[in-house]
Amino acid sequence: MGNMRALPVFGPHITLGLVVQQISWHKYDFIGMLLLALVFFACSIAILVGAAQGRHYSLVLCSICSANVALVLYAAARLAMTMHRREQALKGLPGPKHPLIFGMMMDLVCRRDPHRYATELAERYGPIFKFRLLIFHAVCITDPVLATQVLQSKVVDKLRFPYSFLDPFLGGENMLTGHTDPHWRAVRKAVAPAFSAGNMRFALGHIIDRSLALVEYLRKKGPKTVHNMDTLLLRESMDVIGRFGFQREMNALETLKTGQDSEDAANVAALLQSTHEIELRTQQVNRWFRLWRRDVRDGWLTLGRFRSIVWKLLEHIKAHPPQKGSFADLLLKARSPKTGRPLPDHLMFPEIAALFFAGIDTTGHTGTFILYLISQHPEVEQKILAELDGLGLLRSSTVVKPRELTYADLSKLTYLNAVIKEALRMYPPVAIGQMRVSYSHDIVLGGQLSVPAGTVLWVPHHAMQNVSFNWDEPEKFLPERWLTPGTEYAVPEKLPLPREWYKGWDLSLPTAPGGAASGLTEADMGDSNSKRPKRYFPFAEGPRNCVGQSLAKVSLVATMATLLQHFSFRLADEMGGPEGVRAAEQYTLVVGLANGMLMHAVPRHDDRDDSPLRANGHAFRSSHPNHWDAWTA
Ligand code: HEM
Repeated sequence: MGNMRALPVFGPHITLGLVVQQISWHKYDFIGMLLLALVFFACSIAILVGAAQGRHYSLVLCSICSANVALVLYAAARLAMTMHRREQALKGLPGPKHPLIFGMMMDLVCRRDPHRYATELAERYGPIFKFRLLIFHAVCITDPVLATQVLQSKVVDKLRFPYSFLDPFLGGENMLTGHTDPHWRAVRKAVAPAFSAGNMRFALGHIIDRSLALVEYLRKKGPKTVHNMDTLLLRESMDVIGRFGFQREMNALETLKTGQDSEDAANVAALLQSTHEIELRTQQVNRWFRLWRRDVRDGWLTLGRFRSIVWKLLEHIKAHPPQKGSFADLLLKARSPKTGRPLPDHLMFPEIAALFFAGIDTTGHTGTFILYLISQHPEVEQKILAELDGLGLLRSSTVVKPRELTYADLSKLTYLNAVIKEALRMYPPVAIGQMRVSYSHDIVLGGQLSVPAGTVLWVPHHAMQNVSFNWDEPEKFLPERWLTPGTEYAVPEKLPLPREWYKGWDLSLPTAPGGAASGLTEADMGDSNSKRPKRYFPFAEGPRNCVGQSLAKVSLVATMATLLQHFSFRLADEMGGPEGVRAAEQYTLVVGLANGMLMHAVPRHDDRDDSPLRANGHAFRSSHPNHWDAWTA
């Protein structure tokens, strides 16, 4: 890919490299190869029939055609046998009936909310049911024990096919989309320390600084202005990841002030748009070549600009040694397991692209849903305010200038943490969850059901966290449920399958030290490594869980606390109330809303006279010159 950059440039940000990469998209490779094989097979049959009717063809051609027909018949027979074996193995399981050719594919692709469809199916068919996607047999698992078993298993891997659609945009396989292989292991091991608790203290300064920039913007605009809070929170996440990961200003919030004419503004717009463009291209197979349409041409430009932003970031971190222990620093030091040498540019590029891709939308959309849920539950808002007040973080009759949030406060904000967990239960960004597969071994689920190798094992997050056999009153927003320690673990008496499926699991009621009741715990900052079955994993579970979860959690608590210190958020009439929000909900690559979340930010107090929380504000360069070394030491 590095050499692709040297290929001619067709216009701003569109290079031949980009064009080649988009056209040789895995999806087209796959469909193209299938079509070619079919054409070849049809020609072979025609030639052999012609030869049988006495037409003259050379012996070599006839031999090739015979070999081709024999090979295709052999492959078809093997496929039929494999499918039959899977069919037999799963025949005891319930499951929906679906069209012969596509299976459940069209239902999943055509619905705007496939995550809710999975939840409906789990309610109807239970904690383990079968279905088919084209020729692939699949098992959908929402039983906590079996789901935890699958996600923690070292034998299963990611089903690469759906992720392969992202690779052309992200510049190739990366930590998010790649197989669980030695390359993934090497990169993950190298960069994971960037998200350590020590580094989170450093990140907090940036998060507060960016949240306060957002506060300032909202305050200037006044309560009557309708804001798309989704876009604003995406901008904040972008700024935080740019600074935290690469010590680079993305200026996503600054460009709101400076206007849309600068290079920075165009870059920010491209970053915000690129995920949308990727979503559109994964949905509309023919989108990439319809260049007569303006929006398609704009999409090409967006993707080209996205790539050029990532290249510039890569060049920046190579030219200016990054902060010790930062993501950029650790990525530069990572070694390829094949060569033992540092990763070449074309392998670093996708990791940088993936970090932005995986971090911005997930965190931004979650913040949006949290604000929405709070806006619909004034009693919850009151409890959050009381908690902030109790810590001296709210301006009141006794506290004129509330202090700035500190790292120690994060774990004391018990109720706010409960609100965030409940929002992540109801709206997990990666709502469709995980598709896993064991390529070589049969898997025995719960010691009872042998699932043949190659069968897709699907653990849908939204369904896991919202079906009635796992949760009481799942449709209700009840942060209080998180005040009981160990709420993320399965409740033994609720487990839906017969007991023999659960042999060998620790089903005792957890007595988590501190538990959820103490706010952000150490377990919250990373994988708890518990052997207990879980019914809640918005950040996934097992070896492929979210590497950036500690940053996401600190970001959400700090941003929400800072915003709620200053404003009460009200849903704008334009959204059409909760029904309108529900109607606009959609799953593309993560859960979001068709046109964002329109809200008013109503100030809690008249603070025209001063800017109370900026008193100790964190200016990026001036206040933090040595923080990184201090916290990573
Ligand atoms: C609320 C916020 C977030 C949620 C709910 C979330 C959730 C997830 C989930 C469910 C996965 C597994 C995805 C899959 O296998 O398909 C994942 C993976 C990942 N996430 Fe996050 N994420 C969040 C924020 C972040 C942030 C802030 C970053 C980094 C800046 C990040 C970086 C990653 C990466 C690199 C992976 C791939 C990890 C691997 O496979 O080794 N995420 N995330």
